[in-house]
Amino acid sequence: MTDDARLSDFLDWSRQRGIRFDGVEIRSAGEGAGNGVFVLACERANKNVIELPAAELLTAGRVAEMGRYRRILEEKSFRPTPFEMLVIFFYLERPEEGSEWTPYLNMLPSSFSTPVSLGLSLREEDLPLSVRRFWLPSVLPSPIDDDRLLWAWHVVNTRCIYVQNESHPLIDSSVVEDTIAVIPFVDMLNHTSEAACVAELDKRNRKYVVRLNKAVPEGSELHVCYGPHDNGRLWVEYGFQLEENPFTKVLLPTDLLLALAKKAGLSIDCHHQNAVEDAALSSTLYSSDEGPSWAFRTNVRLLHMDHKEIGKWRDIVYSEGKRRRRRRIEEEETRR
Ligand SMILES: C[S@@+](CC[C@H](N)C(=O)[O-])C[C@H]1O[C@@H](n2cnc3c(N)ncnc32)[C@H](O)[C@@H]1O
Repeated sequence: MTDDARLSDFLDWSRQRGIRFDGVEIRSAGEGAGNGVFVLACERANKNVIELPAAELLTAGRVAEMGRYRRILEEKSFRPTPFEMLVIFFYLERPEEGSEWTPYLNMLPSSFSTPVSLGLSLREEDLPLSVRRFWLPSVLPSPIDDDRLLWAWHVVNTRCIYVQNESHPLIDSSVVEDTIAVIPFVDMLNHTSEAACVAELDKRNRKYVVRLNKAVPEGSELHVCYGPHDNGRLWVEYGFQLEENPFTKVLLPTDLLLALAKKAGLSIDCHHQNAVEDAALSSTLYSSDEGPSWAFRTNVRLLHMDHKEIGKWRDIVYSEGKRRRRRRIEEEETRR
């Protein structure tokens, strides 16, 4: 099957499911980026470029309602997390077995470029007892196809989007709420930090909508922002990096911050250390124009304070002065 035939099948399948894509096309986004979504003409801000019924979102609850998956969960008495349910779906759903999702499955990348896809093989018996129940293969028919499982994990991890879903009795949302969905067509959008599109659930109209938040020129690629991710996270989770990434940041743990401050000539003692630790603000340096984060600047300000100023800060921020005064009054009253 040629790429054109795959795409044409997918577009027909999308239309049949009520997915509307107005004035956009899917095509190669260039070396290493797979496919992307492009506008055909110059478009104005606020236009909805992709719309689909909320019922078309692939959520864990929806999978759990499908006969085959409901049976697996009931037979194995397994309550997967939302993420696990979606991984099981992509592991088991196969074009060669006539899946009704075939046109969509055929559009998914066959491989990934994350570090983990370079080779990982786990045996259940090598895992600590406490984590074995989280090891998906125990509910999957054996023999387990490790490569397929890793592929399914990547599909979910690289394509799921944050959406607040209703809980489902067969899904375990006790630790992590069900807040993910894989959304066909919307998941063809690539990432950039300053995206022209926002994607959101329109609860009132029971639709999921991708809307332009600014005008875009003819032929340009549309992106969404997957989150304020630095290049490390983009690489590990999605297998790519951005040349210019305003979210590139360096986190300075408290120990390092104190060591650097001493090196810079500040005299630091336990009062400073306690003040910074109690404030619990993470010091972050961004590579963008934003400069040091507010939290970092506050920590540095604390390290510059003398003891009296630190005392005042604690009085104001933690109301320690009020508490001290109240204790004094109480003590005086008991003495009387
Ligand atoms: C949600 S999918 C987007 C559609 C995908 N390109 C495809 O062909 O199906 C996310 C994946 O797209 C690729 N991707 C997204 N944004 C990218 C970017 N700015 N540069 C390179 N690859 C990108 C990465 O492989 C990522 O794991």
